[in-house]
Amino acid sequence: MAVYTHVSAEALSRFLSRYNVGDLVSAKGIAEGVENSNYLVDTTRGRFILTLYEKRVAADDLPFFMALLDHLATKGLPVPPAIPDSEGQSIQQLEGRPACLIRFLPGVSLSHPTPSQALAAGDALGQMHHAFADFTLTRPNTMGIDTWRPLFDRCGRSLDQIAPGLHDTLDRALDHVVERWPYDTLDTCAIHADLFPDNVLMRGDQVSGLIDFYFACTDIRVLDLAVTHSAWSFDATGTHHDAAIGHALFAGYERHFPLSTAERDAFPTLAAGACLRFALSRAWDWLNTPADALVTRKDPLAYLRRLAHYAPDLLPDTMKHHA
Ligand SMILES: Nc1ncnc2c1ncn2[C@@H]1O[C@H](COP(=O)(O)OP(=O)(O)OP(=O)(O)O)[C@@H](O)[C@H]1O
Ligand SMILES: N[C@@H](CCO)C(=O)O
Repeated sequence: MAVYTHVSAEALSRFLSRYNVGDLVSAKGIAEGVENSNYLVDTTRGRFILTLYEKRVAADDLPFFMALLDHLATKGLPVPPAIPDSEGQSIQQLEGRPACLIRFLPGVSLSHPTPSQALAAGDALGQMHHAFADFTLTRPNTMGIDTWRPLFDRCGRSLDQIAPGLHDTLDRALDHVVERWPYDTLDTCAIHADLFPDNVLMRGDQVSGLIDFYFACTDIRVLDLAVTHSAWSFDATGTHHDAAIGHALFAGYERHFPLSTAERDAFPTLAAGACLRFALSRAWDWLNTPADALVTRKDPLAYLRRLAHYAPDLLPDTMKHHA
């Protein structure tokens, strides 16, 4: 359960009194997620999400995320804007953390998407990139390629506590990806950068919500498809690749943006980079999650196994049994 910051009923009632949303009825910590603290809040007027921003979300970036959500909402995408209080402020402080009250969107996040649902997700990703064509704000990717080596160095030899040999394997993989990265050659735009199945709410085969934009940034457009592909087209352990899901994601996305030859050629490198990003952030969390946090850590090796799919020659025999 991702609840790093505990909010008392009294503090929450005081917080809600700034808004025109009725009185607190109940609040529950939300089980999913690893980044922020999320509560499902019911009031006498409806249902809301309360998010307290933790570790990787900088308060200074919140205006960018809120502008981006407003932009997408104006274009008709199903994203949840933050609700302004009675003085028009949507970014607040609660229990010492930046916090927002967010519109609750209907739908369920999927554990096992079908190809039809992956087609709809790929289509929604393409619509989102179209909507960003006239979004003028920019934000560097704080989990982008330039950050992976420093994060790897901070994890250091402790990586081998997760799996023997992991340090050297990730070291080689970083060199491999950095050497091949398509710097400055492919189209860039605002990207979601974390469009996992749990960040797409669905009703049947329809996308009813796109959430969790707190890694959104400006980077290579097709990197977003690579992140999504690496998250959607494997089982949770990263062991089994489901090609039908991957094809459906591409088909949905290419309704909007057919990939150029250069983008197709770069795709395995972008996807291997996506695997490194999540292997490293998960490894860091694995080694550093506070003992009292109510959070289920995510397995870094599930991304090592995906890496083996996109860059099969990269893993030495000693790591193969993890892949
Ligand atoms: N606006 C919303 N409407 C409905 N449910 C939501 C909304 N925002 C969040 N949720 C629910 O809360 C869960 C956790 O939210 P979120 O993915 O933003 O957390 P996180 O810690 O940032 O997660 P992650 O590990 O994916 O980065 C979601 O999987 C979803 O079930
Ligand atoms: N979606 C990410 C968490 C965000 O860093 C993961 O599953 O590792």
